[in-house]
Amino acid sequence: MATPSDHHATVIDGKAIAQTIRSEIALEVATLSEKYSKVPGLAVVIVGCRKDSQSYVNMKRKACAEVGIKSFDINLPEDVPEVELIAKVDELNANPEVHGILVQLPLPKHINEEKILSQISLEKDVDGFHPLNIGKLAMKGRDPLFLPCTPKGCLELLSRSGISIKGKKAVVVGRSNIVGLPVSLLLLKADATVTVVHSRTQDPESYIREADIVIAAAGQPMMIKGSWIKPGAAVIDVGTNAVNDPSRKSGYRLVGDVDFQEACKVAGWITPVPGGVGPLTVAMLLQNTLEGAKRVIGQ
Ligand SMILES: Nc1nc(=O)c2c([nH]1)NC[C@@H]1CN(c3ccc(C(=O)N[C@@H](CCC(=O)O)C(=O)O)cc3)C=[N+]21
Repeated sequence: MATPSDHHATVIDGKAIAQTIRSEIALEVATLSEKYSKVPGLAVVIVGCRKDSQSYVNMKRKACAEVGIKSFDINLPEDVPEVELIAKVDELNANPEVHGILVQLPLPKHINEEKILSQISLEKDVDGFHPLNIGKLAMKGRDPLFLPCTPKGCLELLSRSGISIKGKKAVVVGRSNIVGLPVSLLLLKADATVTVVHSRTQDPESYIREADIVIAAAGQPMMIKGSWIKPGAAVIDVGTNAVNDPSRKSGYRLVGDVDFQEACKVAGWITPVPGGVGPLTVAMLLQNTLEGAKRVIGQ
C-alpha cells in the first residue's frame, strides 16, 4: 500500500517549458522578419561589473541569438554619472531598432533607480518596472503594456502545468518590487485569493500551510520546510540563492527558498532551482520584446 512517503510531486521542468516558448517565439520572429523586414531588438544596459549581472546578461544575449532577436549590449562603468545613464536611456528610447530596454538591477547607490526606470519609454519597458506599468498592474480593469518577466513566468509555469488559479488560496512569500509585490498583483488579477507574507509576518508558516499555490520569493535559502506545505499544493520557487559548496568547482551551488527534498514528498507540483522559474524569466523577456516589436508595426 502507498504510504505518504511514497508520494512524489510532479517536478515542473522550467527549462523544457522555456525551450518550447523560445521555439514559439523564434517562429514568430521569423515571420516578422519575412513579412515586415522587422527584427525585434533588445537593449540590455549594465552599470558596473557585478559577476552575477554579467552572467544573467550572457544568458539573455544567448537566448536572443537563438530566437533571432537582435541584442544591444551597453556596459557603463560603476561610477557613471546619473545624467549619462539617463542620456543613454534617452538614446535607446529614440533608436527605432530597439523595441525593449532592460536596465540591469541593482544599480550603484549613487543612481536613483526609480528615476532611471521612469525614464524608459513605456512602449519599451519590457521589464515592466516603469512606475506607470506597475500602477496599471495594481488597478482592476487596467492592464500594463508589459507584465514583469519573473511574475509572468510564474503564471506561465502554472498554466502550462494545467494548474488553475481562479478561486485558489495563493500565498506569496516576500514583497520585493521585482517579484513578491507584482506576482501578488498578477495572481489577484487571475482571481486568486492572495496573502503576502514577509519578514515581519508573525507565524508565516500558518498561512503557507493553507495555500493551494505557494510563490516563494523571499531570497532565504531553504527557509520553507516540507512540513509547511499543504499536501497537493503547487510550489513555485523563485529563490536563486548561492550557497557555499566546496565540492563544486565553482565553490557554490544554487538553492531555492524551499527545501526541495522535503517539499517533494508533500507538494502536488514543485519547481526546481535551477531549471524552474529562471529560464522562464528569460523566455518572458524575449516574449515581451517580440510583443513590443509587433506593436510598433501594428500587429
Ligand atoms: N532589470 C532587471 N531585470 C531582471 O529580470 C533581472 C535584473 N534586473 N537583475 C537580476 C535579476 C535576476 N534574473 C535572473 C534571470 C534568469 C535566471 C536564470 O535563468 N537562472 C537559471 C540558472 C542560472 C545559473 O545556473 O546560474 C535557473 O534558475 O535555472 C536567474 C536570474 C533577472 N534579473
